[in-house]
This record gives sequence, C-alpha cells and structure tokens, in this order.
Amino acid sequence: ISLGSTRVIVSSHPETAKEILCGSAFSDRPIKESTHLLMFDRAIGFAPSGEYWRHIRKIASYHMFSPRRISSLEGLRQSIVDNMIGEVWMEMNERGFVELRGILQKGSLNNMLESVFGSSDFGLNNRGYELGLMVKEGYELIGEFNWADYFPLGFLDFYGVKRRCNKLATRVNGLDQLSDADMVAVLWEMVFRGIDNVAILLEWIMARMVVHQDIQKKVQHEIDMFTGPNIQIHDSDIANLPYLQAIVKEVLRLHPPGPLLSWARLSTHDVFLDKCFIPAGTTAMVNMWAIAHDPSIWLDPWAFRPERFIEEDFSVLGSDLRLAPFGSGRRVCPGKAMGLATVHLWAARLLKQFKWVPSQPVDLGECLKFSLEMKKPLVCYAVTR
Ligand code: HEM
Repeated sequence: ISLGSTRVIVSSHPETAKEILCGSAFSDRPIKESTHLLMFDRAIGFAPSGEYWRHIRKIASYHMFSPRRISSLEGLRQSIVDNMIGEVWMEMNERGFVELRGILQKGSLNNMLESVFGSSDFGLNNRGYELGLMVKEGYELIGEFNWADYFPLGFLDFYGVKRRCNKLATRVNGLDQLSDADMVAVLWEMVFRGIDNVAILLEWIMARMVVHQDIQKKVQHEIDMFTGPNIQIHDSDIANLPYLQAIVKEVLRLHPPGPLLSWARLSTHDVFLDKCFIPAGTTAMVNMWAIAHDPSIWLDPWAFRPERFIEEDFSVLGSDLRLAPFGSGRRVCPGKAMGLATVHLWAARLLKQFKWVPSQPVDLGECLKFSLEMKKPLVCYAVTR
C-alpha cells in the first residue's frame, strides 16, 4: 500500500511475519518525524537499531526485566492488588456496581511508577497524578501521529499536534531533575508502555470472565483446589494454574493489545517476501490480529475456548508466530515477563476474591487507539465469594 510518501506492506501470515520480525532484511525502525518530537527517538522502542539501542536495551534487561528484579517486585504487586480489591468493595457499596477500568488503570500506573522510580512517594502524590495525565496525553498524541505520519500534511492539524508534543516533552523533562535526556526517555517509556497494555489486557480478561460464567467457575475451582480458601496466591503458584494461563493466552489471541505489533520494521535492502519484491525503505507491519483470527490456523477462531491451549500448549513469547502478542525477534517486548507476572497474579487474586456477574449485557466491541481497547468500559457486579 502507498500511504502518502510511505510504502507499507502488511503481513497476515506466520511465515512472512517471521521473515519481517526475525529476518535480517527488516532490521530497522521507520524513523518518523513524530518520534523525534516526543523525544522518543532516545527510547528503546523508537531508537533505530544500532549501538545506542543495543546499549539501552541491555541496561534495561539487566536492571528492569531480570527474573530477580521481577520477583523482587512481587510485594508491590500484592499490595497494589490488595488496594484494587478494596476499591472494588467500595464501588460495590457506594454505586452498587463496578466499573473496573479506572481501578485497573490506577493500579497499573502506581505499579509502573513504583517499579521504575522505586518510590511509593512518586506513585501516590501529585507528581504521580501529573505523570498519569502526561501518559494519557502521550497516548492521544501518538494515536493522532499514527495517521499524520501516513497522510499528507493538512489532513489533520499536524502543526497543532506538533506543538502539543513539544510542550509535552518539556513537561516530562521538567517533572524530574534528571539531567540525562536518555535516562528520562527510557524511564518515561517504561511507564508509558507498561501501564496501558497491562490494564487493557486485564479488562478484557475480566470481561470474558463475566460473559463466560462456566469458564469463570472452572478457573475459580482450579484456584481454590490449589490454594485453599484463606491462602494468599503468590507468583510461584501461577505455574500450577494451567487453566488460568490458558485463559490469558486465549484473551491475548482474541484481543491482542498491540494488534499490529505496535511498531513497524523497515527494510534495509531489497528483498523478496513470499515471491513479492519489496524494495529497500519499505515499512513492514505484522497484523497479529488477523493471524490470531485466521480459520486456516485456528479451529473455530471466534470462539473463546481456553481449552485449545490445554490441548496444544505453546509459548506466546515470540517463538511461534501463530500467536506472538509480544512480537518476536530482536525487537520483541522486553517487558513481557513483567507484564505477564502482573496480569496472572492480579487476575488470579481478583477471581479468587469475587464472583464477577453481568449487571448488563457486556459489549465486546473493540476500539483501536494506541492499543486495542474495549470500546465500552466493562460494568458488572462483584460478589464476595
Ligand atoms: C501485557 C503486556 C504487554 C504487551 C501485550 C506488550 C506488547 C508489546 C509489543 C507487541 C511490542 C512490539 C514488539 C515488536 O515490535 O516485535 C512491545 C515492545 C516493547 N514493550 Fe511491551 N508489551 C507489554 C508490556 C510491557 C511492559 C510492562 C513494558 C515495560 C515496563 C514494556 C516495554 C516495551 C518496550 C520498551 C518495547 C520496545 C522494544 C524494542 O523496540 O526494542 N512492554 N511490547
């Protein structure tokens, strides 16, 4: 497809997806004018492949995403889900129903702020609130830029968006007195990328549990059998909850938060892809949503059936392109283990604590902003078990 001055190819097949994500021909990021404005060119996700990208990715892997670091943050995840459970109680008492989105977003924001800055002070005071607002604005701007990058100027208020980006970048820089711009960009990126995906995925999981009461019952039985009535669930228990893991995989299949694998690749030289000639400089995207709904790959693809992952289990961490919601290859999501640890623990605790019941028909309509969200927030009852 030609979009403005940009040539784009979109793969909807695991074979070509693998070539794009893991092959040597598509090794770079398309540099967009927008990314520079948001100072994101210094962040891991936007930095072109090269020494700088390798360096910051290595540092982040060691300090932020190592198994040791992730498990050291379990206490934080537990205390945040304790708070979320308290808030669910309160909403049920005060309003008679629960709208989970706000609770999940706040929990996820505090989780990332405290994981990244290592201080509950940051997460709970006004600066945390201010950063939350900035993240929200950043998502909006990136959403607008996704279009502005591909359409002729003038189609949108391009310069208005630019101005807002510059202002936002100044506010982010001013928030903390860190002098190192690279560090600010990377820390900001962690917060920015970590919050939304986790909250959105959890809202989809809980929506599916409200819709499929039989599946909810089955997973609660699994959790009860393994942990007993008054015993707290820990990260280490998740390995023994295969049905819970299968539910998370099935939600990642039907509602991948990054359906186009978020950020594209750029072909660095001419290449043939499935007999199709792709000139150097072409932007290549993978449509993971289409692959995950393809009837030639998945039996009954529209059905929500976690059992499929019990019958044939495989990793969703990037080795099998039938389902790679975290991407694959060099640019695979470095936060995947941390994201999954959070989602598994919080889903298990919320399901153990409450029975989730529809208060009105659940609308499973999707809306693609920066991530693939539920079009209408989930509203339901939470009944103590
Ligand atoms: C359920 C949670 C998450 C999902 C579904 C998700 C999904 C993704 C996807 C699809 C990509 C693009 C991969 C590619 O281009 O091949 C990505 C990249 C990235 N993610 Fe995640 N992510 C999640 C959680 C997180 C968390 C918690 C963090 C950080 C705290 C994070 C940080 C990043 C970064 C830094 C990149 C860019 C990597 C690079 O370009 O080298 N993600 N993520």
